[in-house]
Amino acid sequence: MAKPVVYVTRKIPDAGLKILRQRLTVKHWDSEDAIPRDELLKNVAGVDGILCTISDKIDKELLEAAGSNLKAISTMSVGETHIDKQECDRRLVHVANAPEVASDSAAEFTVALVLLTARRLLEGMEAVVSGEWGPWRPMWIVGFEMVDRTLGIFGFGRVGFGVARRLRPFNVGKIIYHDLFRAGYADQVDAKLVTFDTLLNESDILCICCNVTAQTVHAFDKEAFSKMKAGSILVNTARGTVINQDDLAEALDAGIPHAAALDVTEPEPLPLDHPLMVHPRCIISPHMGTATMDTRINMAVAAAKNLDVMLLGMPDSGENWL
Ligand SMILES: O=CC(=O)O
Repeated sequence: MAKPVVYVTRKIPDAGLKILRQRLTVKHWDSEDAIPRDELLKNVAGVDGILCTISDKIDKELLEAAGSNLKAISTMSVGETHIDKQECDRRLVHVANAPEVASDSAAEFTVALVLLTARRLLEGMEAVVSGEWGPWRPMWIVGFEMVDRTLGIFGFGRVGFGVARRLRPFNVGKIIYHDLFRAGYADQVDAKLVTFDTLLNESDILCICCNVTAQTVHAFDKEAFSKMKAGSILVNTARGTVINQDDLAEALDAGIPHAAALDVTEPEPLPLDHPLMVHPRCIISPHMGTATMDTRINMAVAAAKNLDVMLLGMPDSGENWL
């Protein structure tokens, strides 16, 4: 029987390709850069499966271009907002993401942004380079410590929990979270479920770690910012759409929240002249929350296994493989 054909839309770690090549015929866009849309539409014609990344829009047009052989889409990401899942369902195309393997790097990076922002590290480093660094001054670029602060987490899944677990030993005073569900593991870090308003009112450090859903899109808007605490910092490593960015720029101008760190924006990249890009109390990183070599390899392996299993079922070699 001919092997199913899959299309990989980007250069991915070899470990993932090696898995795919065991039982599948692999066609590949072997480049660090995203495949141009017209090439993608051409190259997926007739394939059985696609391994994609968050920058490939998997919509009706693409599914049509792939044609009726297509049975599975595996994304090398946690997020799935680039995939029209309804359209996939309608065509009986299976979809899988790779959520487990990226949580540690995302949580670690969120903590890095929290510390960077609370301790104003970038300002200090910029002052060194610009020659502003003079004799030691006690009140120059003072930030705040985690000790006794209230850490708030919006979306208490793997990443939110990971942030709480990592910051607990910094002796934060209290951990509160808002989610649709009470998370059983919240007890492990002594985190308390609160309403959205309480999260906004009480958090000194507010980390956005949620999925994108109808409830979370633009959850952080003018009204939400008006309820945040003076001196608080806001960190978003989830998705840009959770924040209304124009409202955030205005809120930062008005002083609450005091500062923000965003690893995700809408769109990405954010135009250089966007008010948040030039705001002195907003740090923006280029969507690198899961960018570690370990995680990239694990994501490629997970995405490759997902695609293989969706197309062919579990291999005979069985349990040791997954
Ligand atoms: O943002 C990264 C991902 O969704 O994996």
